[in-house]
Amino acid sequence: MFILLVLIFVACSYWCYWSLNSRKLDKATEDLPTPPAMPIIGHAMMFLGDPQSLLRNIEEIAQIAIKEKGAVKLWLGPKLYVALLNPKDAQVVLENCLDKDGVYRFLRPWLGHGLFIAPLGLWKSHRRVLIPVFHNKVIEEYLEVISKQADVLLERLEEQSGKEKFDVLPYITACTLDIVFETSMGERMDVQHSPDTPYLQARHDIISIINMRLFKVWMQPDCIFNLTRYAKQQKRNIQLTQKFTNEVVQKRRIEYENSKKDQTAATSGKKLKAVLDLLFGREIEFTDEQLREHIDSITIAGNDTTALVIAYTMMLLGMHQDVQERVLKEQEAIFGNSKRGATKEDLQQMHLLERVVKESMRLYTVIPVIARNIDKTVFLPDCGVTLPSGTSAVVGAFAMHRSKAIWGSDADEFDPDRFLPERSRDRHPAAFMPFSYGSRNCIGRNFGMIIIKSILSSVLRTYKIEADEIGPLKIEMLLFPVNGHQLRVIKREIVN
Ligand code: HEM
Repeated sequence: MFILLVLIFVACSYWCYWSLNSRKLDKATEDLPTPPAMPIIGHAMMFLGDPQSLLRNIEEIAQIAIKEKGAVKLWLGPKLYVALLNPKDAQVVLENCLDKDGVYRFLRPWLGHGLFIAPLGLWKSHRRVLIPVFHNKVIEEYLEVISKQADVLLERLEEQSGKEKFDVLPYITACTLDIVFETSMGERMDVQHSPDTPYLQARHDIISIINMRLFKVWMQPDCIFNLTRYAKQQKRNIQLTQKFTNEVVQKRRIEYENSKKDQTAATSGKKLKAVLDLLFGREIEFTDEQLREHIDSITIAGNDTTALVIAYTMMLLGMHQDVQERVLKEQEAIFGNSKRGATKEDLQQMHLLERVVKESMRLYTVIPVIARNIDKTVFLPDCGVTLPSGTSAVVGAFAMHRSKAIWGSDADEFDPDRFLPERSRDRHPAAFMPFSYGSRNCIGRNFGMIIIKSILSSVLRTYKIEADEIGPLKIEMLLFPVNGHQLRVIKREIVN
């Protein structure tokens, strides 16, 4: 009886605290519009259901924001989220609040304190050490790896040449996996030839379970999730992937220690230095566990994103033959008939291809929302509201990229030339943020662009692409077309 009374007392105290706090946050943001909500759960129902309805609901929320102040408030149970669509407001949040929102916690058992979800204090010092590793001078060294893997991709696409439409994403994903693994860990995985390894299967299973937790709200509390078979499956798979990365880290550490002892071997060796190799002997002596967490974070954050951008761009070029012809002319001006891989000088000349990729990332923003914990009070100049600490902000990059107020009445059209310097000059710098914005933006953005442009350059010089439409979309952490990236490839004739 006593225990029951204590429990009731604790529950009532929590309830009082929660409703007082909620009222305070509600009052502070009373000027913001909000869709009709249900008692206790608030707007949580809008985020349940299948990935397609989730995207529809997000679009509905964006419409409310566009009609009002460019911002909407939403209650997910006791948590207040403010969705932002104005570049100026997004800029304030992304420059000032660098802590990731709690929604990323499902990645914690896998990525620990790796850069992608690192808590703020740790993130600041680790990011400083990692930045030089992604410097252009370093990543340009990886062009040879990219070009070799692009050649394998071209060979693999041959089996589809001249045939019916097929989903190109698995081909591209295998290629980007090979590139990201070799450049980050120094290990050749050869996924393009042998895609069914236990390691890859484990990675795939973990991503599916995390995705499921995001959309099945009853699976979110750890105390419930841990009772399900998915928790065991996730643990098993995480152990398998971590064992793999741990072994690579240990191997590289031994190599690093040996090279310290034998300086002549270290300086004479011509071996390509992977990201992992460059993380030894820095200002921070990373532990093996920290190295594993960073490398796993980099391979997770860098692979599917890059593959999706390539696949969407191929679709758009397949649907817009006139633009594909222009891009091909640009490629011919750089390479003539040569099928060699792109150098950094070649990449610098691909101005039209770069605009095409940007326009593809605008229309199909593969990370469609960015969520931050508001850990200090911030004033949002466009919607005129002060966000109190304790709330969360969600920047709707996908919706912002399609806003007619920013991009004009043809915002839904594919027009790469909107990224010409003279047409971009008056645009707010935060109006286009496929790589997020501010100091916690994507650390691999230049590397991503190098991979994307090199692969597209190789594919377009070898194959003509045809596609009809991208069709409906869905969100599964990233943005996917419901029906896949269906296109045809036809080998180009070599004209001498
Ligand atoms: C076109 C390809 C890419 C896109 C669209 C992209 C997009 C993004 C975005 C939007 C974020 C911020 C996510 C958030 O705050 O929720 C991010 C972070 C990150 N990305 Fe990328 N990314 C791409 C390629 C890459 C590549 C190639 C790498 C590395 C090989 C990489 C590594 C990372 C890492 C480590 C972070 C966390 C940064 C931090 O918190 O300091 N990304 N990326």
